[in-house]
Amino acid sequence: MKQEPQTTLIDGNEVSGRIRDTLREAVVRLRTDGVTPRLATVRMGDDGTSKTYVSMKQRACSDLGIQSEHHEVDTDEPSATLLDRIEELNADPDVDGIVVQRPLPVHINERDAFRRIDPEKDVDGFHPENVGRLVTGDPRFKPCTPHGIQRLLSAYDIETDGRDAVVVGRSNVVGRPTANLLLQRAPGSNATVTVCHSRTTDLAQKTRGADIVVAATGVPELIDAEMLSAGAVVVDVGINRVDTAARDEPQFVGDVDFESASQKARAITPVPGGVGPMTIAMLLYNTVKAAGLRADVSVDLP
Ligand SMILES: Nc1nc(=O)c2c([nH]1)NC[C@@H]1CN(c3ccc(C(=O)N[C@@H](CCC(=O)O)C(=O)O)cc3)C=[N+]21
Repeated sequence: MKQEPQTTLIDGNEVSGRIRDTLREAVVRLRTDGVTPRLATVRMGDDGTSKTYVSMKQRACSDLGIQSEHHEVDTDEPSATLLDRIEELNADPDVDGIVVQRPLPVHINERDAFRRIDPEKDVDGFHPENVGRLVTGDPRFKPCTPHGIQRLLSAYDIETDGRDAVVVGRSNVVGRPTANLLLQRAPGSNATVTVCHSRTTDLAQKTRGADIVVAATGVPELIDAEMLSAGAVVVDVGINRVDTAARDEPQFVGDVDFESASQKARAITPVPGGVGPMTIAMLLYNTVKAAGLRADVSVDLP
């Protein structure tokens, strides 16, 4: 098989860069009004990559003129310590957005942690109030990865209205909110959405019927060309670490077999350089939005 010349590589670095440029201007205007957005990140546990993601978020903030602060909670602490820390950040008038980085240690109930965040500072969009608002068509903070996916599609003029979208994966952080977002009665949404998961009887039959496939399963290279119709749009949310003996640095593969899928797709996101950078851009977006809402100052968001 040779690569179809018309296959578009969806460039998340470029699209997220443009969004960040617009946000930078919004931050300048907010600061002129005396409002400086501030993001607080909280991390607990031994997960090595989550440290990397937190520092990427900090760097992205400072690049935009957004203030940030980071809190480490010892892995062995009881959940009360984490919940108290969240309460302190809720009460801190300088903090606009709070991110409790996942994954949390096994003895911590993630649900309890997300529920403790002030919904007006919940820039991940994980609090049940914000989930409920999204599901009922009145979103406050759209979850970052789903929102990023929606922005990528619109940046490449990929029509969603009336199209068949198949979301593979039903997690609370990606699969479900992506399905909800694509289902909204709104521009950039209005898709006919099917959500598939590990118990789906015939996954390939579902994905073959899709105009847009969003892969968010955590199974490396699960989706290949055989599972796609010619001309499908493929969005790969997977970040699966593969340890190769040959290299010191970790390598990442998506939930899509890029090699084969890119020969059949009309457009496809790479890993890295696809959805990942969009997640951070939309976190910045929500932080700027949160600051504007809390200060009751209107902001022009991209
Ligand atoms: N409460 C919470 N909110 C999150 O949003 C959250 C989280 N927990 N836990 C971990 C995941 C993961 N995540 C990523 C963000 C950016 C990239 C990203 O920018 N990736 C680059 C590569 C970055 C690199 O490693 O150099 C890319 O795909 O091109 C990836 C993954 C946010 N997460």
